[in-house]
Amino acid sequence: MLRGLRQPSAGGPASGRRSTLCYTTRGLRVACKAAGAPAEASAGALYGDAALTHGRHLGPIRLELIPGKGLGWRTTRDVSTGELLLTSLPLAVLYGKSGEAPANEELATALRQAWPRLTHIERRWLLLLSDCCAATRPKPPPTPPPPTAQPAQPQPASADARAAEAPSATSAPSPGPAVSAAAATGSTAEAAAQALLGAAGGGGAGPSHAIAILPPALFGGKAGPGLAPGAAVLELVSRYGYAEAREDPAVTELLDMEPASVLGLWPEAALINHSCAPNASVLPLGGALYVRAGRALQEGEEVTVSYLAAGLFSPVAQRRSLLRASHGFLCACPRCRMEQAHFPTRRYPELDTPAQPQPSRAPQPRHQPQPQSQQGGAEGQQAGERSSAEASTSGDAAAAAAAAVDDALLAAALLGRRGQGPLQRLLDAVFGAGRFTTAAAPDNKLLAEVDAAVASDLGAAVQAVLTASSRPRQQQAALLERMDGMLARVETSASFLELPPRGRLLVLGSVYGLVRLTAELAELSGQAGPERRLALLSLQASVLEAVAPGSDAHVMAAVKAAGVARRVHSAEGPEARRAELAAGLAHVARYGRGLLTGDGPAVLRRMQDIRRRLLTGSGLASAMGVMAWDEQYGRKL
Ligand SMILES: C[S@@+](CC[C@H](N)C(=O)[O-])C[C@H]1O[C@@H](n2cnc3c(N)ncnc32)[C@H](O)[C@@H]1O
Repeated sequence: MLRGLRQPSAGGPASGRRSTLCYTTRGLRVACKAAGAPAEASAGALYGDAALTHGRHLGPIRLELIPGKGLGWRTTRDVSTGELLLTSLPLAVLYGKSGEAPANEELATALRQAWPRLTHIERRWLLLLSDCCAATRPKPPPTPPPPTAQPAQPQPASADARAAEAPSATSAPSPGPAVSAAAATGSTAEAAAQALLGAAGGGGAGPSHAIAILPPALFGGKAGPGLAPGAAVLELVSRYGYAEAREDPAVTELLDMEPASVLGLWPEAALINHSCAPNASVLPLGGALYVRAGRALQEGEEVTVSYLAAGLFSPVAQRRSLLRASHGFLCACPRCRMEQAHFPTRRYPELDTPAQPQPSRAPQPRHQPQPQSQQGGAEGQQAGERSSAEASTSGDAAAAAAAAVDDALLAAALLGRRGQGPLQRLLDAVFGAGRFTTAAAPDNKLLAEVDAAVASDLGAAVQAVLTASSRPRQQQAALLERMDGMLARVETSASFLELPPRGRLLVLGSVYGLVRLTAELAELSGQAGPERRLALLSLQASVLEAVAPGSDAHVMAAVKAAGVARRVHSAEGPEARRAELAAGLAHVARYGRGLLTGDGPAVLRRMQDIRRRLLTGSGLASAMGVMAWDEQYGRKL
């Protein structure tokens, strides 16, 4: 049962796990109070920078055409870490079981149901988004000419078709400039988006236009050009939906809520483009979506987020494959280009040719790692041979990962401890979110090799630790040595050494499983000295700061490093202070500068405490540490 923020306001739908949200601050205040936190202060610290801001808000950003990507946001001035870039309210949002986001089809239905309650401006947003979709939709294949010769008729383009479908009671309003431009230009993404942007700026058609045009086209179940009946709204959700498999655990605990998964359509945030080294963090909270600068930004910089979850920590080929499958584009972000340039074994001819619209993408929510087995099949015709080759490789990887999980579960079952606390947490920590599954990355051999080794070795290592209780310490030490050796191979590779420091961190982010595991094992085995242990934990936090600034993982790693620094060095010493500062900055990147002023510091301390406790209970090291403790004190598993 969900509490707190998801309490519906009066007149809203009955509370339930999967209902559209009625937006309210009441639940938040009540929850803060129940949690013993000063309600307005906590809410203010988490929501905004100075005061409780709870509505649509556009910060120092403006919508622009980004070459090759359609619309996107750029900053209008220099921005500091943690500054609020935008706050978006959902057109529709659904909550589900933690770890299992609701399906796109459910959100499409929710959007249909929400339609009558949407404001004019929200309907305008839907119009904008639906025309962006239409502009990049592949044209249906040309139909052969009919047997009897007819004078050629101009084909109705998307907007005209919609206008034709509008109910006659609306006197068939003429399409506004945005729509007609999209239709008239042969639907190149840039031209259509340029026209739409002009209309969105205020000079376009009045609201009645959107109201008249949208319902029949989007919600009436009629076929659009190149679309099956009813597919338009699903396409919209697939392209613009935002999903989070699990809400921020520290926030949910602070506000006394059960964490849930979330899937929604937040229109302003929907226009943020992807990068594999994003500069903004996204936080769904109380029905709103908060986007903050994850690091300092310069004026004119494009605001980017990550569409990948765990896949963000894979080598370039795997990231590209995931993005092509889920969003149909070839990522050419600076991290991908840099990694490709420094670890080249294969050319990417696609980079030299203009991006083509992708046919028949499987609708998938954003930000959700897709099961490996789905990736190859969703690539579409354009990927051709690559698609089938990747399908089989990813199938193998999925099978290998599944086998590793089975092995570990079998070991756990043999020991009669399946499903119990630390053991289950260990399995979750190791295999959770598919972090260690991998597909071969043929263009990047070193990284792919390391990534694959982590994936396969890990299964064996975990099994060994679980089953051979007689000499776990030696096994842990041997495993650590192997992991350290692999890390050293990456760190001493010639191409790695040519990179600037941030570039090196980004590459390490592509073998993040190795970095994390090495840090965990160093902590556990006691074979590495305190300095090395701390260095590995700090490296883990720095890698996350470079790859995913302001993410939950970044904050968790920074808090962990700070805790160990305090234990290893004097709490007042420079090492501990540096680590505390990094942890504080990670919080600011995620929750904003409000944590540093007013009552914010008290909230920050509480969040740090919550995170430390969460780390104690769930990390691989602590789970394995429990077993080591068991052995040391004669309690056999
Ligand atoms: C959620 S939308 C973002 C807004 C989009 N630019 C638009 O105008 O509708 C996602 C789509 O934007 C484009 N896109 C986002 N990030 C991109 C990137 N890094 N490179 C190329 N295209 C990108 C792709 O077409 C993708 O399917």
